[in-house]
Amino acid sequence: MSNNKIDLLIIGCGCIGLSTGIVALKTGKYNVTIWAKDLPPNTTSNKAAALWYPFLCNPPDKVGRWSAETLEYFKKHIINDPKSGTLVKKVNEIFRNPKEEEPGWRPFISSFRRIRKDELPEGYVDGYAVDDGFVMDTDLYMDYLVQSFRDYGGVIEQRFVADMRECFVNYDIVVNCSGLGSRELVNDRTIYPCRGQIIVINNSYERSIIDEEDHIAYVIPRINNTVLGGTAQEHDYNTEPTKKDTEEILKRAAMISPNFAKNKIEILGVKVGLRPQRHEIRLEEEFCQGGSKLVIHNYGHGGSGFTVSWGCAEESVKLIDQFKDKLPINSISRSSQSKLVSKL
Ligand SMILES: Cc1cc2nc3c(=O)[nH]c(=O)nc-3n(C[C@H](O)[C@H](O)[C@H](O)COP(=O)(O)OP(=O)(O)OC[C@H]3O[C@@H](n4cnc5c(N)ncnc54)[C@H](O)[C@@H]3O)c2cc1C
Ligand SMILES: N[C@H](Cc1ccccc1)C(=O)O
Repeated sequence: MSNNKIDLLIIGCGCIGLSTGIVALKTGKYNVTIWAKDLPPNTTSNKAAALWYPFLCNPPDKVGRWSAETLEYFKKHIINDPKSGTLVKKVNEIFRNPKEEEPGWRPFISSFRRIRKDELPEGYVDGYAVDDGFVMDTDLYMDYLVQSFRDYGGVIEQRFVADMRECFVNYDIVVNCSGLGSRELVNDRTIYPCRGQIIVINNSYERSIIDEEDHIAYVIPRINNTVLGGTAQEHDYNTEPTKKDTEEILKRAAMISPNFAKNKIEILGVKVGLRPQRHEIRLEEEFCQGGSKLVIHNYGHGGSGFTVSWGCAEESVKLIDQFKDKLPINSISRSSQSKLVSKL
């Protein structure tokens, strides 16, 4: 299709790649193709809980800004669409000891407040509250992102990329949303897995409640079910659920939600995902092949990919707009130009 738009390649079809692709397509300036080894439901993103709440993600100021931008994007474009699988739910983080300090993202979230005493389960004395948080039934939401990406004209190809140079044959601008895959793809040895196990049960609860003081424990109600979590095992590549973790999660969930009784639930499923853990999110431009190719890296979102997804997507597209003009003018591949391959 020759529409003179700039051709963009995104590596990765998780929540980061899909959100970035949708934002780029909505500008009307780009044709967007995604190449991904695994497609939903077989991505880490599909194994998430998932709720809006920053966790295991840095740097605090940028995560705060991206989380706030994502909250706004959800309110404006997502939450009112019943197909999106999302709900507005109050989120509480609770503490067994008084907590003086506030979270690093607090200055960016105007609805943040301290918890009221009547909202605290027995044994807890302090907490945070965000009343306009959102939760999503992850598989429904991921399918919604795929459908939206395609509705905006995006193309998805299931394809493993062993070397970035494969991308440069036909594309001059590539966005790397490969998550943990960046460990090999761009040889970034600072990114590593942080294993998370969750249990999906049939009950529903009135709010999301989290305790992350010693071991993380959470109850996250969704549209069709509730997620109990979780674990955070660094450098653990085991993607199989373990009985020990399931027992631990049930025990901790009973602590934070007393009306939750193990014998009253039906376990619908147990999932494991490997969070793409990094000292901080890598969101930056890189010029390759002697300056003739532009790569935007957008990976390493740890336990907060959904929470910062739209803020990071918007920043990635801003970086493309900002740096694409530094490419040699005759090199930007557009759909109207014949592809290099066809000349070979
Ligand atoms: C148990 C659990 C609960 C979680 N709960 C939440 C939550 O409540 N809220 C929240 O915000 N976050 C949560 N997270 C974190 C969130 O899931 C991640 O931050 C997010 O999924 C990362 O998205 P991504 O698109 O970068 O990675 P992924 O979903 O892993 O996608 C990466 C994509 O890149 C592709 N890829 C990788 N390498 C290559 C290659 N060489 N060639 C081609 N394709 C490649 C993969 O196939 C995949 O399509 C949770 C995580 C876990 C494990
Ligand atoms: N972000 C989710 C759930 C969670 C939220 C807040 C604190 C701890 C965990 C996870 O990575 O498991």
